[in-house]
Order: sequence, then C-alpha cells, then structure tokens
Amino acid sequence: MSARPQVFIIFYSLYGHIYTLAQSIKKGVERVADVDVKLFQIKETLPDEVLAKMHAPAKPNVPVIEPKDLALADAFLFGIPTRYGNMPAQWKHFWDATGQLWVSGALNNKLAGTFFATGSQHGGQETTAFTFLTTLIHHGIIYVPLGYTHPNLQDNTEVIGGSAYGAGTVAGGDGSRQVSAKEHAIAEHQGESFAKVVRQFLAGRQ
Ligand SMILES: Cc1cc2nc3c(=O)[nH]c(=O)nc-3n(C[C@H](O)[C@H](O)[C@H](O)COP(=O)(O)O)c2cc1C
Repeated sequence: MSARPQVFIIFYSLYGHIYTLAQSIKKGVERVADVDVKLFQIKETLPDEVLAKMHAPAKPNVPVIEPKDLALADAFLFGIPTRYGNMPAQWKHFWDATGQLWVSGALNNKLAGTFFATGSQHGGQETTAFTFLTTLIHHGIIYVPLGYTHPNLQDNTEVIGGSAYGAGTVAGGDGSRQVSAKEHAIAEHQGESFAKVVRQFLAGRQ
C-alpha cells in the first residue's frame, strides 16, 4: 500500500449523469494535499443491442476496474444510479464477484462514501444508499456519510439531488435534466470532505 492515501472513485453510468458527478467529486478530492485519486467505471453487463434500444451513449474513456483491484485502494467513492430504489444489476454483478476479497477480509477497514442519480426527485436516492450499505457492511468497509455539511442540502428553492448519504442528481424521467450548479457544488464538497476524513483516518492508524 502506498504511503499516500489512495481514493478510487468507482461508478456505473448508463446516461452520463453519474459520470458527470464523479468528475466533480474528483475535483474536490484533488483539492486535498497528499491524497491520490483515480476514476474507474465498472463493467457493463447489458448486451449492445439492449444498450442501443435504451439509447445509451458510448461509455466514457475511463478504465474498467476489476473487483480484485479494490484491494489496492484505501477508500472508495461509489457512484450508483438508482434502479427501483436500489443499485443496478451491474453493481450487483460486480459485488457478486468479490467473494475472494470477502474471504480474505481484504476490504476490512477501508472507507467508503456514496453518490447517486435518480430519474425523479423522490425516486429513491436514500433507499439506494441504504440498500447498498449491506454490501459495504459485509465487507467490513467503514461508511462515511456526507451529513448536512453543505448548505445546498438544505436549500429548497429548486430541485437539488443529494442527501446526508451523498451527492446526487435528478436526471428527469427522460434523462434530459443535467447536473445543476448546486449539485456540482455538493459533489465537489463531498470529494474534498471525504478526502480529508480519509487522510486523517489513515494518519491516525500509523
Ligand atoms: C430499469 C431502470 C430502473 C430505474 N429505477 C428508477 C427508480 O427507482 N427511481 C428513479 O428515480 N429513477 C429510476 N431510474 C432512472 C435512473 O435512475 C436514471 O436513468 C439514472 O439515475 C441516470 O443516471 P446515469 O445518467 O448516470 O445513467 C431507472 C432506470 C432504469 C433503466
């Protein structure tokens, strides 16, 4: 393990909203000195013909992470677009290939935060966090909530995704809504505050 904390931002994104948030979160992590950050996506499991029928754009030029590579990080920020109030099958597929990591306890005491996208305002960002947590807990991963640490999380003047569980965006039923300035600000803040927690936690362990 490197002496500098290694933060992996790992996402699945079908229509790009989560990827956009991930880039803002990365900017936030990069504001913190002596922390390294890398962006990854997980493998797509849908066949090309289904993706075409769903009008999915091409995947971004971001490396695809293998489950075993989770062991290389100290901390993770997981990007999760909601499916029926919980994680997409692509994420479940990824986690279901982490049995060896679980057996060896390789992820015990690593840190994680989460961020989200839903189609609608009340489409389940918090239930997605909650249901994703069971996987983190079984792996012994320490969850770092965002809390109400950014004023935009209490701003009711417009639709703003995100919650105490992490940054978020509301994509709209047809996916046409783009990540707003206030959602970007929350995402950058999450990256920065998470990186500070990671740095402090790891320094305390030395
Ligand atoms: C099969 C399926 C189930 C979905 N379930 C929900 C849902 O429960 N709540 C919701 O608000 N949006 C739901 N959506 C919309 C997605 O959450 C939305 O497209 C996604 O968050 C956009 O992120 P992305 O652009 O990164 O893919 C669903 C989409 C699909 C394809």
